[in-house]
Amino acid sequence: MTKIAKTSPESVRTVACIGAGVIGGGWVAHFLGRGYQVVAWDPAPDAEQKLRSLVDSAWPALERLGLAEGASKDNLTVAPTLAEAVAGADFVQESAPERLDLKADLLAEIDAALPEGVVVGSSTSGYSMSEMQVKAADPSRLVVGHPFNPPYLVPLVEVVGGEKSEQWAVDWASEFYRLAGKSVITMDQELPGFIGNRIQEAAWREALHMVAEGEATVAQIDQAMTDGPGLRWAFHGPCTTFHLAGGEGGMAHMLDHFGPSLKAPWTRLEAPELTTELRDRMVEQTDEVVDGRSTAELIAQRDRRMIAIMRALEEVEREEAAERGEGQA
Ligand SMILES: NC(=O)C1=CN([C@@H]2O[C@H](COP(=O)(O)OP(=O)(O)OC[C@H]3O[C@@H](n4cnc5c(N)ncnc54)[C@H](O)[C@@H]3O)[C@@H](O)[C@H]2O)C=CC1
Ligand SMILES: C[N+](C)(C)CC(=O)CC(=O)[O-]
Repeated sequence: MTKIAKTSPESVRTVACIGAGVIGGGWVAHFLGRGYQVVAWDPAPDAEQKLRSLVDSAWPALERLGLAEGASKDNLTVAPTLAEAVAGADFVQESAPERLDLKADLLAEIDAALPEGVVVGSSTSGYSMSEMQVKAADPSRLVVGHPFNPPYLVPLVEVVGGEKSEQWAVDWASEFYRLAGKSVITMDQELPGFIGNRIQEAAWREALHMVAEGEATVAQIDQAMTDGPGLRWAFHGPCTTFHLAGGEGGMAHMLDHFGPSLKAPWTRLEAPELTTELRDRMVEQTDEVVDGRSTAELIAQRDRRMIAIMRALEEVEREEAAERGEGQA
């Protein structure tokens, strides 16, 4: 039976954050900065003190980004019990430790204490909601809302339901996160690691291969990313970046030119077969992303944005050096 949401995403006033560590605390800071009332709960004895100090340290960044009207650290309440934390919530963000048994029990407990029609988003990094919602009496309102660290700065949230989630809950959560200032990807199907983690875990696996084999150091790997592809990925992503690697021939030329190197020993991962279908799909989807922008236009955009990021990083490094009393950097 399709349930009715207790409130519209636009009318949300109070968000409950369950689990207040690195990610739960980051969510608390984000929601406070966007002007919501936040009620947090975490079973650790020192949780409140740690949470308030995380919010204090995040606040200057939130002020620089621009606080929503009415945003205040005073809008945070730490509840003594889970049931009290969720009783008046219009939305719940679960950020407990990444253990399947714990998540399944906790989501069932949240569901049992929560008013009908209130959606719950889980911060899980990789479990599917189908695995986690098995113990809940009403699994229809449980969805994944996977953030990136820190949630008060990195915009992306990946939203996906499980087998027993209902579409209204997925749509409701997607709209709520969007209104709360996030960049939302609503996924049509469950995928281990979602999209962002699947991509970065591939890079991570290669980094670990190289360190394990003594082929590269951690410093070299980090430098290779921050001074190389990482700069471009901040605005073009890996597909548009490689579209430009094909010059005027774009993605089609790049795949025809460099496709065979997928079989070269550059990676310890199994490379997919570069079938005609895969080639054509890549070209077609890249064309959609490029959306008619010319190579010259994309290059100009790439160069301006890359310089902007480099200047911004330099400015921050100068500020940090000055704060350390090192004068002109
Ligand atoms: N650390 C990261 O970079 C990211 C983590 N995540 C996800 O966020 C979730 C939380 O991870 P972190 O914040 O990194 O872990 P964390 O260890 O920093 O925080 C977990 C918090 O949950 C509390 N907790 C323990 N048992 C609990 C229970 N039964 N109910 C409620 N809270 C409980 C702990 O006291 C702790 O404060 C995980 O699902 C993780 O996969 C998602 C994106 C990034
Ligand atoms: C390390 N991690 C798998 C928990 C990372 C994430 O899930 C997302 C992120 O912040 O990179």
